[in-house]
Amino acid sequence: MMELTNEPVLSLRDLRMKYEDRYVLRGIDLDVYPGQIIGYIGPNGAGKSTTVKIMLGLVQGYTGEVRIFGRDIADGDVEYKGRIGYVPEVVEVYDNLTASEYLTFVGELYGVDRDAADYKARRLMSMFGLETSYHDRIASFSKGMRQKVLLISSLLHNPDLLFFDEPLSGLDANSVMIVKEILSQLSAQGKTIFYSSHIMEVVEKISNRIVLLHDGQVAADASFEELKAQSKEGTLEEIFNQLTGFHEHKQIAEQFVSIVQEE
Ligand SMILES: Nc1ncnc2c1ncn2[C@@H]1O[C@H](COP(=O)(O)OP(=O)(O)OP(=O)(O)O)[C@@H](O)[C@H]1O
Repeated sequence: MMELTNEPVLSLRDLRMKYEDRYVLRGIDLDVYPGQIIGYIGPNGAGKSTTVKIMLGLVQGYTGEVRIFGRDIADGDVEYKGRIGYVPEVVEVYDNLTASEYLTFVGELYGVDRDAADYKARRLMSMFGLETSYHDRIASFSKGMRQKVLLISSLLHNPDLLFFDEPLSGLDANSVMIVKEILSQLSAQGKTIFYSSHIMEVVEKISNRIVLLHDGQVAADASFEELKAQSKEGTLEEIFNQLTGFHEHKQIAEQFVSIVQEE
């Protein structure tokens, strides 16, 4: 278990990023502490994936500072990546591999011994009711089964910092309950979770801190209870719409349907 300290696991200082001439991140400051589950939300194009990709060391050309586990990631030492788990939203899992081959491969990439990775992956698959599919090709898996394989692959090396993009996508109601509980128990163990999703009902329940990105800036950073107290709105979905200045869903839907119905 990770030692609980007051040092941030992750801190961003005046993070800015532009593509061509357009700024997509316009000065982000954020300190994230061990055990926090950050619900990282914002409209399409707000810059969420860009921030996450920068933290994973996948995108260069930013300005400002990114510190993970206390070190500036620009210092060239990629050791920090070994303590990170990542579940991207869309992923080309190696369709031709079996779950067993894929998971032991990923485990080895993260430095887990082959037999240990295989033993752990097999037991984690069985926790999700997938023991009989362990030696089947991923090509034959449903969306939810793939999602479970991805979740397992991100956790094999017992990382301290997790980045999840829509981790519940495709999961049935029972599996959603299990995964939510897993996240909450990981956080209780001091693991830090950065959780991006567009499903506000889930973010509202899972996160103990919500960071709303709008136009490349942090538009809100508080617990759901604090956000609720600050605004007159009841649900996170309503707070989200209020903070992003969006009130036209009815009119847009009406116009959309009327265009659909044009003869
Ligand atoms: N490689 C790139 N080159 C040029 N523009 C890019 C690139 N990647 C992202 N962008 C632009 O940066 C902006 C932010 O994109 P980003 O993917 O970070 O948003 P997001 O908040 O993750 O959106 P979504 O909710 O749709 O996933 C968008 O306007 C996008 O078009």
